[in-house]
Amino acid sequence: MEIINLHHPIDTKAIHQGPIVLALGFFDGVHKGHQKVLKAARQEASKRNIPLAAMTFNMSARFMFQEEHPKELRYLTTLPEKKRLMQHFGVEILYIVQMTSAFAKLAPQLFVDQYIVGLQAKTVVAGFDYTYGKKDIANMANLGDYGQGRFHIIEVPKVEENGVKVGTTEIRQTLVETGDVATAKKQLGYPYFFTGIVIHGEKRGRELGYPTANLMIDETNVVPKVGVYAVECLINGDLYKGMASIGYNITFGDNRERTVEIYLLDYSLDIYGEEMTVYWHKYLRNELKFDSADELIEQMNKDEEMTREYFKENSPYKEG
Ligand SMILES: Cc1cc2nc3c(=O)[nH]c(=O)nc-3n(C[C@H](O)[C@H](O)[C@H](O)COP(=O)(O)O)c2cc1C
Ligand SMILES: Nc1ncnc2c1ncn2[C@@H]1O[C@H](COP(=O)(O)OP(=O)(O)O)[C@@H](O)[C@H]1O
Repeated sequence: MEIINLHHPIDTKAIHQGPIVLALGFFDGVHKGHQKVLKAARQEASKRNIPLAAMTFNMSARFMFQEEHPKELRYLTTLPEKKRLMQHFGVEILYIVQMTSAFAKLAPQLFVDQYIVGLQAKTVVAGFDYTYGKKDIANMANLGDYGQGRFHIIEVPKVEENGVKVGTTEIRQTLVETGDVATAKKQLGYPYFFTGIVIHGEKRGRELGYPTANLMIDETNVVPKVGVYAVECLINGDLYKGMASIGYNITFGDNRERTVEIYLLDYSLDIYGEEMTVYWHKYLRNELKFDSADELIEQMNKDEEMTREYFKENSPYKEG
């Protein structure tokens, strides 16, 4: 996949030369709705025998319109993760537009002229609710008027799961942030994941009989609710099963920092400094405050049983 960063106004020498099919969206999460857009776009690209390009942005437009401070923005996928997923779903050219005032203020007609016609899109594919400026004027219903016959439009209808629209906000707020990672997996079409680096913790885990890899993660990642989860972890190309704890280690004192830590089943190597991708499969329980380390250990034994049971009954990639 070729990645082309665009800054407004675009340098026409830096773009792909030749006709393309262009999929439009912010694509945070690359969920089942996004996947349907990409699938329709891929089919169109094969039919026309031209490359499939997608356009996304380096940041959500929400901070441009001061709806949210950039520090508060959380994403299901960071840019590197989004790139991996877009490549996986068949995108050949990924345009990443830098979200600047100059770009965000573009009138719809100029966006269409410069970023659709200007990129030589022969067909544009987007979801039914895609907007490229103010909702009431820059929507799919008006795209044809701005296009004036210069490209075809494929509008992908709403994708629903159990009667609810599959959407980034829904997956983030009502699923991942409430701990319901199992339903998030259904809506994403893959288990929610993020990547971090294994750092040193307080060295207590090994004394408890459960050494944990403490993760330093990108602060823009959506983090599941505090609790214990069945997870899978990718380390250096190998996948391991494990149980994760997101919490404040409340058994060992108050006002501690939140940690994301993982105990890997049947594993005993030193992995400090390794990059680890955690796939969140199932919420097991809330974090509890125990009166002694022994009681915590007893609970962790049960967690381990539950985790092994979960993976025995659920082949992780069966769904989605
Ligand atoms: C599966 C699992 C469940 C956990 N559950 C709890 C819990 O309920 N309450 C708690 O205070 N800490 C819990 N922890 C966190 C432990 O307190 C923590 O892993 C331990 O203190 C080691 O910390 P360290 O990695 O900094 O050495 C859990 C950890 C794991 C791996
Ligand atoms: N089964 C395992 N799961 C996770 N980490 C393990 C495992 N076995 C060994 N380790 C190693 O032990 C370290 C965790 O030990 P721990 O006493 O919890 O120290 P820390 O507080 O630094 O995390 C991990 O970072 C990793 O290098």
